[in-house]
Amino acid sequence: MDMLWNGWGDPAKAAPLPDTVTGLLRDLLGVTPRGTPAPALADLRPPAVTARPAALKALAEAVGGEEHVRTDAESRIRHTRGKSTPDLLRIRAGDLTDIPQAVVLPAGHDEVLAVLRACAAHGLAVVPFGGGTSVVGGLAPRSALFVALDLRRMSGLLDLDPVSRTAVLQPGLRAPEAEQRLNGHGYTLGHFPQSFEWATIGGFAAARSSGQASAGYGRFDEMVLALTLATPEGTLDTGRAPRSAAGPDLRQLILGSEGAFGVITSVTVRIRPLPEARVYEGWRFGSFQEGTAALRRLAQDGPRPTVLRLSDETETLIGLARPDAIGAGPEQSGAGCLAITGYEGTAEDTAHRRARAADVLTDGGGTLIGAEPGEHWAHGRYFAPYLRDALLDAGAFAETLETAAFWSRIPELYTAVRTALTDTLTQAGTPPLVMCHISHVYENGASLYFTVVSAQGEDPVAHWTPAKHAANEAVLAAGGTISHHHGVGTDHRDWYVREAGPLGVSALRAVKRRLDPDGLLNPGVLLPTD
Ligand SMILES: Cc1cc2nc3c(=O)[nH]c(=O)nc-3n(C[C@H](O)[C@H](O)[C@H](O)COP(=O)(O)OP(=O)(O)OC[C@H]3O[C@@H](n4cnc5c(N)ncnc54)[C@H](O)[C@@H]3O)c2cc1C
Repeated sequence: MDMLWNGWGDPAKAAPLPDTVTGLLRDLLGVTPRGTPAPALADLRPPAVTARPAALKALAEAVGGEEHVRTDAESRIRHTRGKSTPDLLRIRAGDLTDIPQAVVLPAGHDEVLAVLRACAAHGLAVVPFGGGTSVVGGLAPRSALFVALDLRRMSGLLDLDPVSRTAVLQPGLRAPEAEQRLNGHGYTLGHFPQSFEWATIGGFAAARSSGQASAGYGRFDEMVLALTLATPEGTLDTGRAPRSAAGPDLRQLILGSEGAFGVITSVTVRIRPLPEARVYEGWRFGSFQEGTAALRRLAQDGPRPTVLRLSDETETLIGLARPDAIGAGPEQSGAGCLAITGYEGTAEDTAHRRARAADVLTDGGGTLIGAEPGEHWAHGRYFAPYLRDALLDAGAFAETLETAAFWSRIPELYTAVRTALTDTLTQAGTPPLVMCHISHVYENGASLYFTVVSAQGEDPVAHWTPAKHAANEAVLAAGGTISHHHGVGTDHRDWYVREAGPLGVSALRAVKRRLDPDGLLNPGVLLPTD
């Protein structure tokens, strides 16, 4: 099944906005329905393919036949950009400026190498395409002539080593299938980002993804033990042992390289036994400050839950932590700040961690409000992106952004980003609702995840851009990183260049020149073009 071409996810799961939310949007944010209906897929007329027939022939030879090189309008449109809100607004407006020439589907590592050779010979750029869920412009290169390298045919579980507890996965394997196959052997990967239903193993590695159970299972980059990279200059194999002192760790150069250095063709990950027990529950804190301090204590001194997140007052009030209660008001969603804790593991370990964590949270001012909010969160955890489509349909604008910092910087970062978003959108005539939660915790810091909802401007993308830029500036000024888990793409690139510094950027450029001397791979993604 293909994802909705101009929205999120499985078309069968599309959800209308509850009446309470429509009222809230109108009364609180002045949202009014938009007049122009979005075009249908069949009405869109993509620009003609200008790649030479010889180039398409060479690509077909590289991947074992013409059927694996698609140039039809629908395939090309479905591979245009990713799934950020500006991406959705552009495609809904019929803007096909970032459309690929063709969609190429290799079946293995050697075919990827052959595609790279064919593209080099014919002057075509290459965009590796996993689930297409990038929210940072990672699939929209600075090139008029490129092909989308869709990795869906490379979707196998190649090996499972129960002694070492490792699995070798192909890059095009989507997260649900990866889980299903590992579960069949009694294991889990434990990677559950909100984009779980569609994103792929290669995309997780390329963009250094982080899942909602990162407190227990770690980030995706912490799960990766070995990687194979196909580059225009040949193959790079990394990861001979779980840890090594043999020079710098080349795996770290590939993780987060966002397709700019090569195509990840296999990923060895650590796996964990399927948990016997899963318990999720809700806690209430009087304020975000109080809850943040309690989460920090747990993150630093333990015991660490598997899931640990805290919504601020606005997000708690609106009920975003519990999608089934959105807009239901304080009686349903409650006042103060809602925290969700989750524990997965053996029955004994889960009970032990839960009891000790409860002492820490109670001591930090928290009140246990039972299993219900936790179970609701777990049940609705992949629902919010569907709601975004309904919000856009209703004439609202809804987008998310995220960052991370050391604990001592979190209060300043929180205020700075909220203020930047609120001030910019208010001055533009669309006062927003800005909500935030702590989404990932570490011993030394945490990630803040913001959701912004406002009325759409006349040109919604142009209207949003100054607010996004102001938030990026606020992140850097307050000591945050430009991305904790969404990555750099093209949207964060100019801020990433400042974060990495001139020497850092020129070192990365030297790596790119060595692996991709003609600059074929994702030009303008991660690093500026020369
Ligand atoms: C609604 C929604 C919720 C999200 N929630 C989360 C979340 O909770 N946590 C999180 O971390 N992210 C989240 N994301 C962002 C996104 O899902 C992640 O960045 C994910 O890792 C992308 O995987 P993908 O397979 O879709 O990659 P794509 O979007 O296809 O590609 C992402 C980037 O990696 C490159 N790439 C893809 N595959 C390869 C490969 N095999 N080799 C080299 N380069 C490659 C692409 O060229 C692109 O630059 C969310 C996105 C959406 C739309």
